[in-house]
Amino acid sequence: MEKVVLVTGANSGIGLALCERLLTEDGQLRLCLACRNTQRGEAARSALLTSHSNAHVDLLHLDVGSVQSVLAAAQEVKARYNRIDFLYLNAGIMPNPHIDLKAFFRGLFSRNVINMFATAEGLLTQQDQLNSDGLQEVFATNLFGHFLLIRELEPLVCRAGHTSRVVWTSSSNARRSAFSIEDLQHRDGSEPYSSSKYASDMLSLALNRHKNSQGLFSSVICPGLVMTNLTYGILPSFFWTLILPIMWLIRIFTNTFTLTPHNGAEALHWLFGQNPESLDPRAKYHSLTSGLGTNYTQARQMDIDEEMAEVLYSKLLELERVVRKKE
Ligand SMILES: NC(=O)C1=CN([C@@H]2O[C@H](COP(=O)(O)OP(=O)(O)OC[C@H]3O[C@@H](n4cnc5c(N)ncnc54)[C@H](OP(=O)(O)O)[C@@H]3O)[C@@H](O)[C@H]2O)C=CC1
Ligand SMILES: CC(C)CCC[C@@H](C)[C@H]1CC[C@H]2C3=C(CC[C@]12C)[C@@]1(C)CCC(=O)C[C@@H]1CC3
Repeated sequence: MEKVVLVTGANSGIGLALCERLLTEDGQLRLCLACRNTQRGEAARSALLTSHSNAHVDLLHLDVGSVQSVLAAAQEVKARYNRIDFLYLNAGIMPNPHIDLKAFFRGLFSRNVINMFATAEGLLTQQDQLNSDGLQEVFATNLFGHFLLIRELEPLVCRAGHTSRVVWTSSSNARRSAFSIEDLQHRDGSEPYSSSKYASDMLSLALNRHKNSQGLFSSVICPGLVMTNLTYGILPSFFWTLILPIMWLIRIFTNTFTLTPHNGAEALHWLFGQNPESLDPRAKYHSLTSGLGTNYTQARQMDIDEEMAEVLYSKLLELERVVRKKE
């Protein structure tokens, strides 16, 4: 039976590289590129069809940062497909990033240097804003829109006698200390990205608790540091090109510098071939690249409090009720 796979944020970076890898792996796939920008989505679809001329590639308009768009896209998905095997929740933003250079140079000469390069801990802040639904934009895009999408698609992913998978593109930047259960949307802090990624790690655990019995399995991955539009928003692309030789060098010390979207998609691709029952719901699956350029996936335990994950889940359900009422 052909597998139905939906990927959010599929028109560039890690999402697009994943699509390319999945089509190479399984020519029978029914792939749905869920993109907010139709033109960029079309360009991605054409590129994929150039290298995989017989592939089934559909395009879906979806802005995960908009409640109305998520509801409309979910209706469309339900009309097009009768099940979804893989839901890759990959779209993500990091608006107005700021690097603390002082902290960077301090970190460079500390014992924490490897961890700093792997996680950007203490280096990065962002400026977030409210979206048209009155939600914090980073929370809405990286977490809540995806949560709402899963809820809307439950008839397609929670089916008796059938297993479906949800895979979150999280980050090594996800940190417990950046998240507050009292301030889910991170209205008051300056690390909305880290907070939203930590929330996705917790949500994945809660989803497994609530939905495994209905055949839905959730996993989280970290793609490592990858050169994409997101990282070009942190430092300009010419700067990254200049320091690329240094980055290759750093890769010898931290295998988290995967650098290319293809490498970054390693764990996403690896999960596609795994039996969900064999996976650890408390693990984050990391795409890693060795100094010699070999890609591999490694499971690392997440620092998650199960009780807090449950509270997050109920708070998201409550927020869902509120936004549905407004709609
Ligand atoms: N690059 C890195 O080093 C790392 C990235 N990640 C995560 O990987 C994921 C992919 O990012 P990456 O490939 O790096 O960056 P890109 O910017 O290349 O890709 C992000 C994708 O998300 C889409 N997107 C953003 N906002 C929305 C929205 N509201 N609705 C629908 N789609 C949206 C973008 O579409 P559009 O073209 O319209 O903007 C784009 O296709 C993100 O979740 C990111 O947080 C995690 C760790 C490290
Ligand atoms: C000034 C330079 C010679 C080197 C600067 C390095 C930093 C810009 C990077 C070091 C660790 C990086 C990192 C990310 C962004 C760029 C760094 C801060 C991410 C936060 C990007 C998005 C993620 O999800 C995780 C990444 C962790 C590592």
